[in-house]
Amino acid sequence: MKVCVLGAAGGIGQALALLLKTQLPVGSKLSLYDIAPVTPGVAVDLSHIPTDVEVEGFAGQDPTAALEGADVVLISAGVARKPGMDRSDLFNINAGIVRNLVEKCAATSPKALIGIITNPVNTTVAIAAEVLKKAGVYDKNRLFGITTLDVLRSETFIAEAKGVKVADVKVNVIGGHSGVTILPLLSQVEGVSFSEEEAAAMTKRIQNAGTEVVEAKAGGGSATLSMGQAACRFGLSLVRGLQGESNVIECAYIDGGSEHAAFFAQPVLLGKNGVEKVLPYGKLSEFEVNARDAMLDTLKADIKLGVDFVK
Ligand SMILES: NC(=O)C1=CN([C@@H]2O[C@H](COP(=O)(O)OP(=O)(O)OC[C@H]3O[C@@H](n4cnc5c(N)ncnc54)[C@H](O)[C@@H]3O)[C@@H](O)[C@H]2O)C=CC1
Ligand SMILES: O=C([O-])CC(=O)C(=O)O
Repeated sequence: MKVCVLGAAGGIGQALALLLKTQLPVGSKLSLYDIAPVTPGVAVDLSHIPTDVEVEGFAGQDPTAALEGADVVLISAGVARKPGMDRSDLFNINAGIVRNLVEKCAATSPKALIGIITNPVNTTVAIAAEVLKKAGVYDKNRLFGITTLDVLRSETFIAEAKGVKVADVKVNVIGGHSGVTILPLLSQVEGVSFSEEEAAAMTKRIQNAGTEVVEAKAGGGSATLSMGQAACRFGLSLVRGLQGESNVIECAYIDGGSEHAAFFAQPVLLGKNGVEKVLPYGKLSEFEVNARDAMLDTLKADIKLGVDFVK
């Protein structure tokens, strides 16, 4: 199994690469690419960790060598937010970066499962889909926006607020990955209950958690370590699915035939071809129905921006 990280010298990329080096199955290959010249050095550094995962690093303008034979490609290349910015403010720079990198994926590793981390995810995933369509290699089951950090945050904050074990908290987060498009389904969490006020406050905290980190880092970037963990969890789930493990389920932002929007985050069963089955997200509370319906104009506009960028 070969996993490739594009943007591997960055804050997320290095954390993710470290976690993958220590957690990928024995015999895997980890391929790191970034425009930053330090990237081969990051690979050498990681290669001294005694695990049976081979690491290679590539720098420069062309990711082709890194992508050869990749089964999974995780993309975190691009710029991150500073205080006062919205994720959509990253569009001008990151749209072109994602387009160019996905063009290379289409040419070199067209069958790879692609996970997009680069923001604004609601839009960059639509860009990736259009690029793959143009190249004639689009398979909706192989493209994912990684929204796992919203799930991790929900698990953490709910456990803290309700005094339960974090390992026992399971929660689906649907919609997209910014502001009001992030919708944790708190009403479905087993063993805990939320009053209407508590649900509204917890939902807001989860929606604003990215900004919480951006402000705390005070100009030094956005979430990198928690995102490294989130992307590792998601990447390992993709690998487990590819290896034929059963019952591998994650929420992800996908082109899954949703009635709500062309791309929508919801639980999916992962398998040998990526998305094996799009799973229903279950019954919503009235608060959640209203929040879901209220997000759709924003989500659809975010998606349209991406489609128009490529067309
Ligand atoms: N999906 C999610 O939940 C989250 C997404 N993000 C997003 O992830 C992205 C990366 O964040 P960080 O790692 O903190 O940023 P960073 O600035 O630390 O790293 C980005 C890396 O991308 C590289 N890069 C830039 N252009 C490139 C290109 N054309 N090809 C290859 N590499 C290129 C840079 O050299 C740098 O090493 C941002 O867009 C951020 O908003 C951040 C947190 C959570
Ligand atoms: O907020 C940001 O800019 C980074 C991000 O997507 C997150 O932390 O969820």
